[in-house]
Amino acid sequence: MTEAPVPRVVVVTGTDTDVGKTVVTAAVVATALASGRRVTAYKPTQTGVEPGDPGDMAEVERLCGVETSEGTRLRAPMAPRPAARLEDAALPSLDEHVARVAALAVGHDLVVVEGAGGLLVELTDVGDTLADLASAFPDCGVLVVARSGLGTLNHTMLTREALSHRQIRQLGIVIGSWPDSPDVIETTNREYLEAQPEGLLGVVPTGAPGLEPAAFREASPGWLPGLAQRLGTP
Ligand SMILES: Nc1ncnc2c1ncn2[C@@H]1O[C@H](COP(=O)(O)OP(=O)(O)OP(=O)(O)O)[C@@H](O)[C@H]1O
Ligand SMILES: C[C@H](N)[C@H](N)CCCCCC(=O)O
Ligand SMILES: [Mg+2]
Repeated sequence: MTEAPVPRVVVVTGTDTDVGKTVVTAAVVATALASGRRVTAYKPTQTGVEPGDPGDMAEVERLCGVETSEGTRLRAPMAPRPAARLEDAALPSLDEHVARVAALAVGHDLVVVEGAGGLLVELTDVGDTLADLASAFPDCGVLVVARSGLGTLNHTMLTREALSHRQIRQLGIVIGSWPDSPDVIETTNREYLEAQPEGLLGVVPTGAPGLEPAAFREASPGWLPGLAQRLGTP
C-alpha cells in the first residue's frame, strides 16, 4: 500500500464557530515548529474585527511567534458573506485564496489554514466554502475541531460525512477544550471519537490559551500526539 503524501497544507475546520479552531491552529503550528518545519498560518476570512483589531491570526502569532496572514477582514461578527454585504465589500475569490495559500507554501514547509465557523460556511461572493479551498489542494489534510460535550457526536459525524462526500483527506479530530474533570458524557464522547477511523488526533486542555507562549509551544506536541506522525518527516 502506498503511503499518503505528506500534507503541505493543513486545513483546520470545526463543527461550529467557537469550538477552539484558533487554539488548535496555534497548537498545530507549534507542533510543526517543534519538528523543525517552517510554518505559517492563514485565515481566509476574519470577521468581527475593526481595522487594526487583533484577529485569530494575531493570537497564533502571540502564542507561536510566527508570521501569519489574513485574506480579508470584516467588521460584523457573523458569517463572511452577509458580513461583506453589510459593508458593501467584495470578498476574495476562491482562486485568490488558492493563489495566496500556494504562494505561502513556496516559502514554508507547512501552511495551516483556519476557516471561519464550520466547513460549509460561505467564504466568497459566489458561495465557495472552506471545503472548496481544501479540495484545491489534493494533498492537504483536514482537522476537525470538536466540542467535548453533549451534541458533539452528531456535529462531528456530519462534518466528517461532508468531508468524505468530497473525498477530502481527514487527518483526524481534535477536541478544542478538554476539561480536567470530564463528566460521563465527555468521557464516552471521547471514547466514541477515538474509535472512528482517522479518529481522535488529540485534545487541547481547557486553559491552554492562557498559558505563556513558551509553555504553550512546549506543551503543544504532547496534546496532538498523532499529528507529528501524520505530518511525516519534514
Ligand atoms: N482549550 C481551551 N481552553 C480555554 N478556553 C478555550 C480553549 N479553546 C478555546 N477557548 C476559548 O473559547 C473561545 C472560542 O474559541 P476560538 O476563538 O478558538 O473558536 P474558533 O473555533 O476559532 O471560532 P471562529 O469560528 O470565530 O474562528 C475563545 O474565547 C477561546 O479563548
Ligand atoms: C464571528 C464568528 N466568530 C466567526 N468568525 C464566523 C462564524 C460564522 C458562522 C456561520 C454559521 O454557521 O451560522
Ligand atoms: Mg478562530
